[in-house]
Amino acid sequence: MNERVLSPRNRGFLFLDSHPAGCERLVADMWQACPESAESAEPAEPAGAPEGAGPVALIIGSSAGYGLAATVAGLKRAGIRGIAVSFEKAPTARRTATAGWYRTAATADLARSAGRDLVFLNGDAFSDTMKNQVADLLKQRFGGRLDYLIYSVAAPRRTDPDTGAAYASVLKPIGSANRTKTLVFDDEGAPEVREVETGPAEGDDVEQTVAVMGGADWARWIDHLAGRGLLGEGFATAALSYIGSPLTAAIYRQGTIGEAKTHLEDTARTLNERLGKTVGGRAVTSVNGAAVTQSSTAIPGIALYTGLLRAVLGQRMMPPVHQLAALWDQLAGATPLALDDEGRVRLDAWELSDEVQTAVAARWEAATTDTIAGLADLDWFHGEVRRLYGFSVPGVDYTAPVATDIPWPGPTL
Ligand SMILES: NC(=O)c1ccc[n+]([C@@H]2O[C@H](COP(=O)([O-])OP(=O)(O)OC[C@H]3O[C@@H](n4cnc5c(N)ncnc54)[C@H](O)[C@@H]3O)[C@@H](O)[C@H]2O)c1
Repeated sequence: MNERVLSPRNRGFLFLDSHPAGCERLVADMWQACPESAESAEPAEPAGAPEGAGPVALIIGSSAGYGLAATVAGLKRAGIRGIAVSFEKAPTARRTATAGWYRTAATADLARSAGRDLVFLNGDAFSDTMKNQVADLLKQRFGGRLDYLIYSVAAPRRTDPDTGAAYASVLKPIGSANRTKTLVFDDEGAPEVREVETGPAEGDDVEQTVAVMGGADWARWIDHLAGRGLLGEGFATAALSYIGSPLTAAIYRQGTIGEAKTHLEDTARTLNERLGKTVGGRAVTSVNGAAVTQSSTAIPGIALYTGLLRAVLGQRMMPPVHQLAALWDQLAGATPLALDDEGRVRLDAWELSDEVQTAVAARWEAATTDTIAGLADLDWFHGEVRRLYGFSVPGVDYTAPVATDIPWPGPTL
């Protein structure tokens, strides 16, 4: 066993190593934080499933952020079994595994303790190889019937299996350049508020971003599984989306990534119609609130925005696992499906209320390097970034050596 004492080494918001014990503890804490299912929210057994086995779910993007929350809440709240897919790097002699690798190992332990058969696959969800592997597993191990699919992939690149074309997503405004305030930390961890300018999308930037983060791959999954006859009666699917604040609109919702989200939401409407007709099923997008994740910290201005949001909301900032518990309740029919005018589940009301946005905007306006400590919850934000890699987790002894060569819990593609 390769045992080492690990301390954080980072460049900005990117860390070189991940801490296995910290990652394990975070997943356990997430499990604890997920509300138990209410009496009325007991998972309904799908017709034809072995008694007590639970509905069969496929979670894509299960090792981090909202997909991890979907997996944990799905296990605890909706009693799911099934397959969880993510794309993580194995440990090597010199480097630890990625944090998602360790979180996956911890999630597998939780699933086992809960008596749920959850298979974890590591590989490219955009590939047809992965789609075939999932379909085969559903057939062989889960009775050939899928009840739920949660799509929560955030990726910088995608290769289209039909054409072999490789696409790269970019985070750019559309039309004109965007200047935004942004929050950075220097090597000593001191905060700095800077202005950064991002030039507008050029050439095929929008098409490339839509090809990666829009609905094409989600639809391909549904078509693939439908083609193999694996969608159960009443099958329901949700893909994660974001709207966010007017403060970040130029770079997010009105930018290249916003175009991809609009495409994802359009895809939901098309899929919903098709699934309604074929299996009495439904497809929705779930619009969630801001959370500190590896993907979100890459967006200019989001770090500052999230730090200010937390200072305004404190404990009212709704953790991803609470939001996903609410999503499972709606998908499973334990609570009514509440859709907005555009057919989206909205779990972001706590973030987007006028009261909250007005307060965040006032702080944003006042934010400078000198004032930021009094305006944003910097301790929390800095801690959240470190916790993405398993550091700064309360209750973990960081002076103790830890084994880093933890195996993946199941087959690797
Ligand atoms: N973070 C936010 O503030 C926020 C808010 C609302 C909605 N969302 C949405 O939630 C979704 C997930 O974002 P996140 O912030 O949780 O991201 P994240 O970076 O925390 O997690 C991304 C997940 O995708 C997986 N992944 C990446 N490329 C893959 C590939 N090729 N094949 C298989 N798995 C792959 C990763 O392994 C990981 O499990 C996105 O659609 C995002 O827009 C995020």
